[in-house]
Amino acid sequence: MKAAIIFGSKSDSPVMKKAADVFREFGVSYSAHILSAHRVPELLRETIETLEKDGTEVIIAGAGLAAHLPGVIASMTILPVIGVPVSSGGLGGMDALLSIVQMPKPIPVATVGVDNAANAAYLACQMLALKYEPLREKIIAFRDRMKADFAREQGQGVEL
Ligand SMILES: Nc1c(C(=O)O)ncn1[C@@H]1O[C@H](COP(=O)(O)O)[C@@H](O)[C@H]1O
Repeated sequence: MKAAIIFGSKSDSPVMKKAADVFREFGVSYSAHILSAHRVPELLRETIETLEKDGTEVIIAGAGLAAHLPGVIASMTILPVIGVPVSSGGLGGMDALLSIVQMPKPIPVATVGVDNAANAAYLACQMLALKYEPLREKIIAFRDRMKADFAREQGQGVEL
């Protein structure tokens, strides 16, 4: 059960760390890599080949600004790629969101909300859970706990 987290710059680390936190919570092993499609294209290709050989099953790719990285990774592999638009730069992440979500067919990138690396990891876990029953059970237990917590909180009156 292996995932990879790849992002375009060290400056994306605080956002992408949220994906690592979720993987740790669910016991999914992961590797993390800072790689940019336009700054180190050869190294990116080599790394994707290595990840495939090592049995990586899903890739989370985060980038800001003109976020080519997730789409370029998706072009190099048929592993599912989940893109995280990072809100670096002056456009609040809208630039990265559109760059990632608007991938031309037939090379899709599943896209989560701006800076929502946690959701990318939850989705990656759900993909892995199709194959790994213990992970499936962990996710179901997690959802049950979440529902119970919300029900407790929302069942109470609120002071406004
Ligand atoms: N969008 C890309 C790519 C790429 O798509 O290959 N490489 C870096 N970046 C993004 O540039 C932003 C600024 O990076 P720097 O802080 O290193 O200048 C980061 O959010 C990164 O993801």
